[in-house]
Amino acid sequence: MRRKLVAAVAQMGPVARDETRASAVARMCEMMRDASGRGARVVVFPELALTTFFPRWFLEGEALSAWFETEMPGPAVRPLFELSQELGMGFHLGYAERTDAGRHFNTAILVDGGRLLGKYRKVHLPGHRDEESWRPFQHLEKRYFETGDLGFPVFDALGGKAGMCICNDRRWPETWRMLGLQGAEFVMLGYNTPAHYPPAPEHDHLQYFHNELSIQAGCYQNGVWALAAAKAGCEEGCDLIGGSLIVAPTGEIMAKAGGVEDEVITAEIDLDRCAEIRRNIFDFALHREPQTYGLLTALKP
Ligand SMILES: CSCC[C@@H](NC(N)=O)C(=O)O
Repeated sequence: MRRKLVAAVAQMGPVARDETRASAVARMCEMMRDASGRGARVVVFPELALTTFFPRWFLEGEALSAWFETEMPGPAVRPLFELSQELGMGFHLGYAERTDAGRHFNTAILVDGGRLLGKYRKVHLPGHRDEESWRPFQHLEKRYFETGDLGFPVFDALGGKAGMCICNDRRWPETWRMLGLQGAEFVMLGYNTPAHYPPAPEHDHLQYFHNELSIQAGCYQNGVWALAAAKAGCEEGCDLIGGSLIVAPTGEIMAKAGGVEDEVITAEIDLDRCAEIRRNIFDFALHREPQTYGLLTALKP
């Protein structure tokens, strides 16, 4: 019997700076119910879904620490876990994590039936460390987060093998290959991608294209499904792209969000389709030549 399930991606419209976590969670609960009503077994929410994308501002002290979660779930997020248990549904959620030891990560978790199954901490942190006042908005992920220290773990979940990555990670072939090599069958990811990229504005018109190009290539070259959720729309004056996607292991787009508001998309995903790619053109055991790839892991080329 083939391993099929309906998967949902819940794109979110903007989260305002003064919107409470409780309000964002209420929006997510509504979309989880919607997804469940359409037969979905899992729903993917965006990167830093509980709050506005705060790395766009230079912040210090309490003004910065207020954006981080110190427990998961805290009181505001608990309704999401309870609904997951009630509906027998899985979800992927991105948030800013502060550990007990005071370390900071851009994190995503996978929860099923109200139970935490897995955690990932973003590896590829884009942007810059110091304030760059010439920018219309900052991108201070390099200042606010440490490089993820969990590698690219793969989890047994939903009858298959699940991987996660976060936003900028999706642009790096190494992310997908690390997950593919471990047999991931579906990759969940969220993103906050500004339509305007201040260092190279000549690429602004390519933002949607590069999103699709990266995800479709990652899926095809590794024989995995992708469930990709945007936080979209005009958030505190910064336009974020939408275009949330469900992509098949062949690289084909199976569902795509049309707007930049809260929107649920679904598709039936057949995990056994990964083998169409992995037993053929990308049969890793047969065709990879890792003895020639040393440069990929050398610290300096
Ligand atoms: C400033 S780099 C471009 C924006 C980046 N966003 C995130 N959140 O990683 C992305 O890769 O989409």
